[in-house]
Amino acid sequence: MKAYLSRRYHFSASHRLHSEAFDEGQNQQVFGKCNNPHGHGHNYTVEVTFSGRVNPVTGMVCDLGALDAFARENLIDRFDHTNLNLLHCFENRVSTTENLSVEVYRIFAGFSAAHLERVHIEETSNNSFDYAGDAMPAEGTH
Ligand SMILES: Nc1nc2c(c(=O)[nH]1)N=C([C@H](O)[C@H](O)COP(=O)(O)OP(=O)(O)OP(=O)(O)O)CN2
Ligand SMILES: [Zn+2]
Repeated sequence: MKAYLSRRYHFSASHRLHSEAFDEGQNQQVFGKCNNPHGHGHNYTVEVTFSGRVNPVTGMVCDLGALDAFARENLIDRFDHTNLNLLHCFENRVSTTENLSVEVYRIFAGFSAAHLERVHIEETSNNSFDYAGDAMPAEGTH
């Protein structure tokens, strides 16, 4: 019997949408107000969803306490109250929430107690992003 477990975590961080591949004008044109040199912040909500068989003894897909401890060490302590642009994972990537979702997926894929189905991140009350670790379809097929 396969079941799904989702858990939400929250952290606050600043960022600036900026690409070294663009000049100042292109950055302004592509990222608009989000390219403001002083940056801005968000209260991010991260939701991770795992799947697995329900343990016949504990009745659990995985232990929430273990997941919370993993999230505290590998997500909250790493991202909360930081400037995302200064983190190693954004050295060569724009700090969009798509890229953040990919990084958070990579992190939680390391939580081996259950199968990671997807990562869902809410950046503002108007936008959210999902990443399920699927390989991109070959060019021209999507
Ligand atoms: N494809 C993406 N586009 C944008 C992203 C992103 O991660 N991926 N991020 C931003 C900015 O971070 C911006 O701060 C949030 O976008 P914006 O739509 O301007 O903000 P909201 O209207 O949702 O909320 P407010 O805080 O009220 O402006 C932009 N684009
Ligand atoms: Zn932003």
